[in-house]
Amino acid sequence: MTVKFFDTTLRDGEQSPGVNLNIKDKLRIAEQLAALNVDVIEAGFPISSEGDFRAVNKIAEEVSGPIIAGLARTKKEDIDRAWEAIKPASRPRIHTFIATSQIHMEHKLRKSPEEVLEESVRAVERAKSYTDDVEFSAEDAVRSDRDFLCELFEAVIEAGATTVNIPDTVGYSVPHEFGGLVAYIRENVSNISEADMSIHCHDDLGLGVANSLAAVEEGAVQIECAVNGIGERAGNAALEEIALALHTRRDYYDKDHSLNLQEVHRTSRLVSNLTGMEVQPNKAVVGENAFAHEAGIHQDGVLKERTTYEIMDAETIGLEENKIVMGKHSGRSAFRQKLSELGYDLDDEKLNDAFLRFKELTDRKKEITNLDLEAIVEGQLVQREQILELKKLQVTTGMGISTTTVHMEYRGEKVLESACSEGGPIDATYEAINKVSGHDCRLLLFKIDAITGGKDALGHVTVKLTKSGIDEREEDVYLGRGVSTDIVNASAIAYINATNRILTEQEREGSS
Ligand SMILES: CC(=O)SCCNC(=O)CCNC(=O)[C@H](O)C(C)(C)COP(=O)(O)OP(=O)(O)OC[C@H]1O[C@@H](n2cnc3c(N)ncnc32)[C@H](O)[C@@H]1OP(=O)(O)O
Ligand SMILES: CC(C)C(=O)C(=O)O
Repeated sequence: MTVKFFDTTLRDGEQSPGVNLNIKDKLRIAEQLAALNVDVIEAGFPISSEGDFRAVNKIAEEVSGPIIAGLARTKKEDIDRAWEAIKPASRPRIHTFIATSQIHMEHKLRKSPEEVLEESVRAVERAKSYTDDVEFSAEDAVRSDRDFLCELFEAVIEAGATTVNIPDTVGYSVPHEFGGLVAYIRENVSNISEADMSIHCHDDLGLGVANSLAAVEEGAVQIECAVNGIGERAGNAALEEIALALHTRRDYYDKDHSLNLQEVHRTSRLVSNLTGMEVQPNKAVVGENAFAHEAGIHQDGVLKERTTYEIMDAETIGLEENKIVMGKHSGRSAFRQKLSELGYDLDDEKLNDAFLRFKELTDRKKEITNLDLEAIVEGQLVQREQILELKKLQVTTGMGISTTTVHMEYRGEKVLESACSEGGPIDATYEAINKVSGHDCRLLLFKIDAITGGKDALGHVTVKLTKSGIDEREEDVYLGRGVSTDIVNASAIAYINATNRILTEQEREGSS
């Protein structure tokens, strides 16, 4: 059996507090969802605003592949508006809903169950006059009277609904119970075989994915979910978690789906970037740490055989590889492997020596980068006491002259210095730092690289300095590195790092 993925990132996902997508962003996400090959894109709630209407309409015009759905209350004007928005789609769906629990009918809708049933049937009939593809949702189904729910589903299927959706609107259910509800509906709605059974689970108790999977086991064929699990309150069941559970545990679920899993990671990143909702590092499947190993025993296992500690392959979701993070829990196996990737093949004695220095550094630094590892091997790691610290940097630059003012701390004291230079803003910055440190350092090397792509690329600056007035010998060269999205900042940090090494050494010499 095949399960269908109904993605509601652009509708319920956009209901996340603080999220507001413009038409361009919605279109980009819809195109990416099409690349992911979801079965249905719920593009929005067209009656809710002119902007949402236009976004749904644009998606219906431009995105091909998936069914394009628009949400509507059971009100006539909602259904008409939804149809206006989605009608350019090659496969348009109207998704109409009304609440069926006593608590919602009585307090929110102020309608009797009979009125709700009548209104549901009327809405489905109206939607059906526009399109063959009509979905009906019984909002708050989990807290609804089961027999009323069955009666209502039977009536809307009779009226032409092709999908009936069972939402856990408030994320109240637990897996065994929710699976039981799906089974109950399957067994007690006489015409259920004429419609797809769908589910829509919220994550208030962190059970959205578990409930969705329990429903699949009981015959739900459509899963409503959102990328990164975003949505109203605690969000919706996360698309990528359900997808990877079905893929990884195919032996258990035995279900097919049409998703292109290679697009999972890209889709997650895009949704996170455009909604501004960060993905927590330990989030299943798409979190930064989902394929990262820091513990030495795990790293050793993974390097010998990946499946010792990985149940999924990073490549499945479109990542290049898993990640070995060098930190205080790492062991020699991973250390050796990392150095070898960086081009260092050390004998056992040197490796042990470097490993000790690496462990020493991990007590001071959470994550050890490749640059740190290089510095360890090159024997250039010095105790990095921050004698000089940059607090603020202000640069004015124009044709022919640049001026820099640095606000720094020198041994805990606030210092402010300025310098001008005809050699550009970096030269002026270095002059100002020299004034603070009292060292007229000589710049032997200045190298700048972009270490990430795009507008927010990080500039990575490497400098080598020597104290003025001495010959340049290997042991008198001090390395400094700096990373920032601002290249003058990165240049200043690198220079200050190298200067700190000079000052630290000077102090050691003075005290010995
Ligand atoms: C569980 C869900 O996620 S459902 C989707 C929730 N999403 C949203 O609400 C986002 C978009 N919503 C909106 O932009 C607005 O709420 C609108 C445009 C839909 C309605 O705005 P307003 O007309 O100002 O109504 P308001 O939001 O204050 O109240 C909702 C009204 O719809 C009624 N209503 C709620 N659900 C339904 C329904 N499914 N069918 C019919 N009527 C409904 C309520 O009873 C209430 O009616 P009342 O004003 O007569 O008391
Ligand atoms: C409209 C329905 C499906 C919904 O979002 C919910 O009940 O949570």
